[in-house]
Amino acid sequence: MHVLIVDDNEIDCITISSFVQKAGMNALIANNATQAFEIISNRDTTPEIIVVDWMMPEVNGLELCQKIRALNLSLTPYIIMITSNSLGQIERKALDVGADDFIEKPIHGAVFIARLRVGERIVKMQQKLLSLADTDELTSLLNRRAAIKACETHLARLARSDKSTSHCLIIADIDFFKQINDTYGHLIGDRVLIDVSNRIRNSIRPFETAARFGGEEFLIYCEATVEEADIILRRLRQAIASSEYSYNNISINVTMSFGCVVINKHDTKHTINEFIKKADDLLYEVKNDGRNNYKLAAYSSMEESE
Ligand SMILES: Nc1nc2c(ncn2[C@@H]2O[C@H](COP(=O)(O)OP(=O)(O)OP(=O)(O)O)[C@@H](O)[C@H]2O)c(=O)[nH]1
Repeated sequence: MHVLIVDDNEIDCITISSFVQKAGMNALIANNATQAFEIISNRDTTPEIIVVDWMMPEVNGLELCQKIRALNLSLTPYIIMITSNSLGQIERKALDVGADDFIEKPIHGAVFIARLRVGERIVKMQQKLLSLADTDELTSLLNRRAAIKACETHLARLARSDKSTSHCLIIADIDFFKQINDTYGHLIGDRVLIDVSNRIRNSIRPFETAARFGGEEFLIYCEATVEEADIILRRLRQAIASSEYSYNNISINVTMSFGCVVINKHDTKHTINEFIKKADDLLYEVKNDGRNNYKLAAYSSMEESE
């Protein structure tokens, strides 16, 4: 848990920060709302709990609270407002603009830590719900919605990167999966989907994206040049087809077909759906050519040839 303390009074910051550390959480400090807003808007450091003093010069705690809520962050931080004035009117105003809790100064350490724990419980519940909403139940890979979101984040990063960086988006589809279902039943079909997912997951790096995109269709997104994408595709194809899938006395050979587009910085004006469409076109060609193979192309070259 990262707790951001926003207070212009340094002594109060130190006191609150010592309570935060006692609670086993990490304390970040901002001495004004502008500094706080910078920390909060930076996705890498977004704190889960924010303790904000009401009385601050320039932008006060109330306005900061409103600005944080307007950001519409995917994980809504838990905001505790602190003030030396506990008139009911003020408390109501703080809660109205989006504060989750309200504490009066002087702060009682044990009570404050207990309230941090309430925040922690609510944040953890939120994280659990977000993770459930993003996960494919059968395979534990990302689901389609989360895959698009993750690709958009990768794409935004590519747009900000230097010119030499490129990414690749792969659409992969199990070959003759209907036959597997028809021959061995849906339960075995499901086990194949789980095993294929694990093989895909083990073939890419942790920060790359793998998702179940549809029934027996998967999406993989990596940072790669054309040459590197070729290596990734060879590795994936090999990982899926190299050994049999064994369930009690059943052994099944599974293969996959892949379509892959390589995306450069200058392609980032296009949408993820446009890249998916091109990867799908390439996948379709592989299916027509006999399956168990891959095709890749630079997105720009596919656009030119249209
Ligand atoms: N067991 C199982 N089957 C699924 C699931 N989702 C989709 N399917 C099945 O996946 C099969 C997809 O079949 P098709 O689209 O004909 O594709 P295919 O047989 O793989 O043929 P090609 O893609 O042309 O190689 C259908 O039989 C679906 O019922 C799932 O969650 N579990």
